[in-house]
Amino acid sequence: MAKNCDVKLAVMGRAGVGKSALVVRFLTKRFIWEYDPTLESTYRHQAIIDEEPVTMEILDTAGQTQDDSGQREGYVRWGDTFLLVYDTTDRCSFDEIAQIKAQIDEIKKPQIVHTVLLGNKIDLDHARQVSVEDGERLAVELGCAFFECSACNGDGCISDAFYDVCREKLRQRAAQGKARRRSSTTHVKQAFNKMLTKISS
Ligand SMILES: Nc1nc2c(ncn2[C@@H]2O[C@H](COP(=O)(O)OP(=O)(O)OP(=O)(O)O)[C@@H](O)[C@H]2O)c(=O)[nH]1
Repeated sequence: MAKNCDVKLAVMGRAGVGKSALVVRFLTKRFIWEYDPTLESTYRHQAIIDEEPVTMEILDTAGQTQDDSGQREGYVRWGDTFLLVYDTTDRCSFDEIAQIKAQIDEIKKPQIVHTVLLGNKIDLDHARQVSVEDGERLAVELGCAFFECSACNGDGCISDAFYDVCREKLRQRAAQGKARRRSSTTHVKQAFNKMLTKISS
């Protein structure tokens, strides 16, 4: 079996968008109505993604406001993939996403960072403030995948969103592994050619 791959996934977004509810729904398939506002919690989850064993470390971050950018910086340094969550009934939470993504890119550059955009609380359709099209447009701007869901009733693609962001990381590792193998094969070939040249001269 392939070597286990560790992925550190940070779930980011404004306070109250449903980060804890989503993590709990993903891990337990249940919904709990009230949580203490998160300080921060980390979970480990073993998964098989595209036949690869993966250990996901999931950080349920404390909801950030624009004034908490120092705290957010710590989360960004910790994570290597990011789930960017907004509440489809809270326009401000959606408007903050671009700023969070910009901060991630700034801190992680020149690395290419894998993110997924996730709109939560679609069960509250009567209170919707962010349309599906708005979400799709932002995802195109940010260059990431987009999902909508409800942690409350389990509608939408919660597991897909969590796995998708890890899948990208796996692809990147596989590509790096291939590049390393190619470069060591090249070294062996070069050494062999050198030897042949010496013998024949
Ligand atoms: N109707 C509905 N309510 C939700 C959903 N997800 C979360 N909630 C509710 O929204 C509130 C906030 O959810 P949390 O999971 O604590 O949100 P959070 O983003 O972790 O908040 P912080 O820990 O403060 O950052 C709670 O009352 C949840 O019950 C959802 O999909 N639908």
